[in-house]
Amino acid sequence: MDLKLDQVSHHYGATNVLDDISLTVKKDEIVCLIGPSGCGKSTLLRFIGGLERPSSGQILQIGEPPAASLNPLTYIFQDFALLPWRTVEGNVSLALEDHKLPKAEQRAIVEDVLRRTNLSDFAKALPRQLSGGMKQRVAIARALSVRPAVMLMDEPLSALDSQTRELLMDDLVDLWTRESFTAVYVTHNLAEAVRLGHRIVVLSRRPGRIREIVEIDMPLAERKDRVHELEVKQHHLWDLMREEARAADRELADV
Ligand SMILES: Nc1ncnc2c1ncn2[C@@H]1O[C@H](COP(=O)(O)OP(=O)(O)OP(=O)(O)O)[C@@H](O)[C@H]1O
Repeated sequence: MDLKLDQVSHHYGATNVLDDISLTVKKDEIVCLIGPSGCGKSTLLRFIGGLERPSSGQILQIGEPPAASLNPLTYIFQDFALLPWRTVEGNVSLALEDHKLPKAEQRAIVEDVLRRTNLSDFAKALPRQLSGGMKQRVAIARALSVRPAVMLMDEPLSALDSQTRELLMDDLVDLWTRESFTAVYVTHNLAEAVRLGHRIVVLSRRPGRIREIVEIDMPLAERKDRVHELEVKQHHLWDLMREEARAADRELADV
């Protein structure tokens, strides 16, 4: 399933937040959204997920979600959102409980996503026993369990320290390489965007408009070993964003 954003604009009261966003997210592609604070990245993700509606424009789902998809659009947040009293497998199966699947099928799905996220040995652990990185792996497993058409990832690694973030990026690349998925991935972190994004959409300061879409034509699995080539892309992104980020920073400081 592809997503097509067609001239999406939005205002909250007198504040224009997004202006004329048109964009296609193709199946099996990771599209990163970057831009200065407050430019509307999370708002756009909420529109894509159907949590809110834009003031104008539309978001179309083109084609069918994967066979047996239980939830075509699934979020992953930075704060993991795990239930502390449920084990790892209990947190993952939570996403399936509304769907009235036969018990054996539910168990098979949980086992499969725990294996894909390297969590099988931690199935019985409670969230408080896990590091931040492991908690986010659980959230990723839970999102995968509903076989989403598109994962909506809102700064999923930003609560993690830099080494853990590196490990999780490797995991996401492995996951995608073994079985590709489609994602819209909001991040402030340009290194993350160039490691994970097939295309990177650079938004301007509020109201967010598309300034440029940077394509990275390098297989995800090769990127870890080709950091120098990626640095050129990263510098280009920062050149696009620097002045806007500075202006956004000053604007927030004035509030
Ligand atoms: N429900 C709301 N009501 C009013 N204003 C809102 C609402 N949600 C967001 N905003 C405003 O819309 C603008 C865009 O917010 P949003 O959180 O989408 O930006 P962002 O790019 O994700 O920011 P950040 O990078 O800091 O997370 C901000 O000025 C924010 O204050």
